[in-house]
Amino acid sequence: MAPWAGAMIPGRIFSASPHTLLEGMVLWSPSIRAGLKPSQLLPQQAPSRPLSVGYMNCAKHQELPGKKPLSEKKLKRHFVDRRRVLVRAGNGGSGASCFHSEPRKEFGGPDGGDGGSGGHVILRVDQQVRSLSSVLSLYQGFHGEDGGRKNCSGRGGATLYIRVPVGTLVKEGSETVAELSHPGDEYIAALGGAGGKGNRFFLANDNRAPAMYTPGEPGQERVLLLELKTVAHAGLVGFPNAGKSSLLRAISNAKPTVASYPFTTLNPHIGIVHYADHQQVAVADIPGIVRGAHQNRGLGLSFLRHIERCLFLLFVVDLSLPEPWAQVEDLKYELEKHKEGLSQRPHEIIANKMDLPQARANLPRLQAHLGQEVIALSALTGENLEQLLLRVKVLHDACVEAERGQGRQPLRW
Ligand SMILES: Nc1nc2c(ncn2[C@@H]2O[C@H](COP(=O)(O)OP(=O)(O)OP(=O)(O)O)[C@@H](O)[C@H]2O)c(=O)[nH]1
Ligand SMILES: [Mg+2]
Repeated sequence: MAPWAGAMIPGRIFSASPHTLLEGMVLWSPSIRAGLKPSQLLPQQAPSRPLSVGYMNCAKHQELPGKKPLSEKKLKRHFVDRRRVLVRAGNGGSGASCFHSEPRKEFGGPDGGDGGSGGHVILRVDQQVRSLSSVLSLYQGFHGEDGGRKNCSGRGGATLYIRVPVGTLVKEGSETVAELSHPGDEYIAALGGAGGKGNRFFLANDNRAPAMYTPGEPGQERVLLLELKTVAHAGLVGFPNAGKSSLLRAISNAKPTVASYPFTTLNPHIGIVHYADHQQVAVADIPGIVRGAHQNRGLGLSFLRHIERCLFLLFVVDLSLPEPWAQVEDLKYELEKHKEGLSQRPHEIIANKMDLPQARANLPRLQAHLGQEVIALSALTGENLEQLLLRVKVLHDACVEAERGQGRQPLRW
C-alpha cells in the first residue's frame, strides 16, 4: 500500500454525482477513517457491490443508443488555451463645422460640436469563462459619433469587453504585456481614437468665423496572443492509445472520444472530478505525445505546452505492451527536452489496462524497473479507480498548499 493511501483521512471524499462513477462512495468514508485499504472496504448500503466497482459503461459508449457521437474534428467544445486576436478600437467621431443660425441674428458664430471618442476594447476576467474558445479572432470597437450643430458633441463609442478566463496571459510579439490573475481584472487591449474638434473650438480673437474642424483619430489596432497560464490541476500524459480519454470518461463526466486508433484525441478536454468536501479537481485529457514530440513530431509542441500548464501530471502507461517502463522513460525524456524540470513536476504513474492478462504479468516488472509503486487500474472496467482518485486529491491539496505558500491564488473550478 502506498504511504499516502493510509494518510488520506478526509471524511467524505467523493461526491455522489449521478454522472460519475463515484455514486455511493460517500458511504465508504468511515472505513477510510479507520485506516483500511480502499480495496478492503465495502459500501454500507450496497453490500453486493465491491468497492473496485466495474463500471463497464463509464469508459466507453455512454452516448444514447442511435445517437451518433460527434467526431473529434466536429466537436467544437474542446478546450482552447491559446488564441491570436486582432483588436481594433473604435475611431473617434469627426468634429462639425457649422455656424449659428437664428432669425435676425447675423454672424451667430461657429457652433460645430466635437466628435465623440471611439470605444476601447477591454479584456475583462470573468470567472464563468473557462477557456478561450469563446474568444473570436477579430474585435472591432464602436466608433464615436460625429459632432453636431448647436455645439452638440457626438456620443462616445461604447466600450467593448472581451470575457477571458482567470489566469490569461496577454502577449504582444514575444513580450508579456499583462497577466490577468483575478476575477474582475481588466486590460485595455486597444484604446479608442480621440474625437475631432468642431469649428467652435477654433474660435479666437483673430478668427471670429473659423470653418476648420478636425477629423476623429483612428482607434488603436493590435495583434495580441492570449494564453492560459494554467489549463487544469492535473494533466493526463501518455502515448496514443494508452487510455487517457477512457480514464477521463471514467472519473469525470467529460466525454472525449475513445477509439482504438492512435491520435483519437486532437484537442485537450477538461473533466471535473467532484469530491464531497466540495473540492473540484480539473483533469485535462491531453492528446497523445510520441517519441520526438519535443522536435514537433506527432501532434507536436502545442500539446507539450498544454502539459506545461498543469499543476501536476498523471503519466498513463499501457501496461499490456511489452516493456511498459520504456513508455515512462520516453515520456519523461520528451517533457524534459521540451522544458527543463517539467518531468520533475509532482506526478503519479498510472498503469492502465489491468484487465488484460499480459498487463497483470507486466505489473511487478514495471514496479521493479521504476523502483516505485504505481497505480494499476483499468479504465475500461473501473477496477481500482478509487486509488487514483484518492491520490489525485492528495496531489491537488499539496499543489494548492504550495501555491498559497508562494502567495498565489490557487486555481479554482
Ligand atoms: N482492455 C482495455 N482497453 C482499454 C482500457 N482503457 C482504454 N482501452 C482501450 O484502448 C483504446 C484507446 O483508448 P483511448 O482512451 O482512446 O486512448 P487515448 O490515450 O485517449 O488515445 P489518444 O487519444 O489516441 O491519445 C480504446 O480502444 C479503449 O477501449 C482498459 O483499461 N482496458
Ligand atoms: Mg484520447
